[in-house]
Amino acid sequence: MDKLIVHGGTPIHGAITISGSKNASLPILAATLLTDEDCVIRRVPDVSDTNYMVQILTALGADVERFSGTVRVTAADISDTADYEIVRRMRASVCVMGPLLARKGRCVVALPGGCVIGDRPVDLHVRGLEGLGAKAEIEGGNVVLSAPDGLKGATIDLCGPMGPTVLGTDNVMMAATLAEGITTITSAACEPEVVDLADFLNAMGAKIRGAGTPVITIEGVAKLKGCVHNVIPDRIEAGTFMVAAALAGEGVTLRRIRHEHLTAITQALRKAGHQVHFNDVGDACTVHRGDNPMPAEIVTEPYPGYPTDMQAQMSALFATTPGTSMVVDTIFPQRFMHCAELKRMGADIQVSEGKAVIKGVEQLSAAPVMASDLRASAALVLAALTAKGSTEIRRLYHIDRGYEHIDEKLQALGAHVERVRE
Ligand SMILES: CC(=O)N[C@H]1[C@@H](OP(=O)(O)OP(=O)(O)OC[C@H]2O[C@@H](n3ccc(=O)[nH]c3=O)[C@H](O)[C@@H]2O)O[C@H](CO)[C@@H](O)[C@@H]1O
Ligand SMILES: C=C(OP(=O)(O)O)C(=O)O
Repeated sequence: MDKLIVHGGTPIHGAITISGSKNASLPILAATLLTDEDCVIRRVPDVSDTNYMVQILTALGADVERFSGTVRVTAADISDTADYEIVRRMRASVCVMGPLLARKGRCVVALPGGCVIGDRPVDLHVRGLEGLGAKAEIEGGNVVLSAPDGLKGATIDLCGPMGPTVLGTDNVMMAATLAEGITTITSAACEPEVVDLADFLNAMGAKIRGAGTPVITIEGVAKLKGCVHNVIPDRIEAGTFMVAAALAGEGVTLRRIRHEHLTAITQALRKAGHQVHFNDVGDACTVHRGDNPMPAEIVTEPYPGYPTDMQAQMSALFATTPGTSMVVDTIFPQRFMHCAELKRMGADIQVSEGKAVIKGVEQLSAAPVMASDLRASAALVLAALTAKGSTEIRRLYHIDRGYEHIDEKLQALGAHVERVRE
């Protein structure tokens, strides 16, 4: 199992290129199951989650080739069953449900387990697919969906207790592309990854309007075709490096970003006293640590609000920002596992009921720490960049789920970081 050793205290500077989005790639890869023709997807990040999705597609019978960021999928003859062995390692495997149901008229998909960031039910996914006419049963830990006479367009509201659902919107949108008639999704998630999936589906011949707004309309078509698609840049990877620059940066430039996807993160960093400058076309930005960092408050919200996937990283920044900052997670109120590890590095954080109150200390000190989930591990890496001494971050497989070559990118910026294979 790999661990990362971060020798703190070296300023970072220079330029790196942001990879394609993990969270856009996963549903797009699943959507290739909707056609028997060739799909070519470019800028798929080389991270373990996209590798799992490739394994899932292969286990379902698709022919998949992967070469330097490009994945070619031909799902000519596929099975309708994704069992627990295949899906258990990644929650996002739930997004094969919509495509399999639409293509095969039936699917059996193992329910994903719980998750350290909180309870993650799929009731809205199932309710949405039932709204399109599927019958659903839970049998032996699997969701069994069937629609022998095909799916029928309908109006589906996807608002849950915590607001819209991203992968739930993806699942219903994918299934509705091959349903008879018109589907209207209300309370749809507006995340850029949903828009990228809709762009991919439209390139396959789907008729989707309104993606990126709370109301998405899908006119069903009889068949989808193959296409070529470039995945959008990963706004969470970009945000993570923006925070790294605010912590330890003497001018860090991020290339191949989309400035419009980074508004909430940029506002939060500027409020905390750091400088963010975009180039004229908005595909690169440079971040400098401010001379007078200030405490701030962030509240996670569905897009375009501040993303929950950037909450842990900002907590790491606030850990050494003078004054008292506050972080509230309204989407995953239990997503504060990183705080216990940051406290082991000397942070002053009180967590209660979905909220962390963080009193900035002058400097953190290195400690052996344990990554608990993807973004928590990113937060520990960030905290270690300015901590006194060498921090060992264990269970690196969490970070490898979603950050492409993070050690190499940090090294390219001058950080003293080493991956140790045990
Ligand atoms: C692979 C991927 O893209 N993952 C992202 C996606 O996860 P994912 O799509 O799984 O997250 P959701 O948007 O569905 O979750 C939002 C909220 O709705 C609740 N909920 C969700 C589904 C459901 O059927 N019932 C229900 O109650 C969840 O528990 C949570 O409180 O969006 C999350 C919220 O931006 C991000 O943190 C994840 O990184
Ligand atoms: C929580 C995340 O991913 P997943 O939904 O796949 O767990 C994430 O990308 O931060």
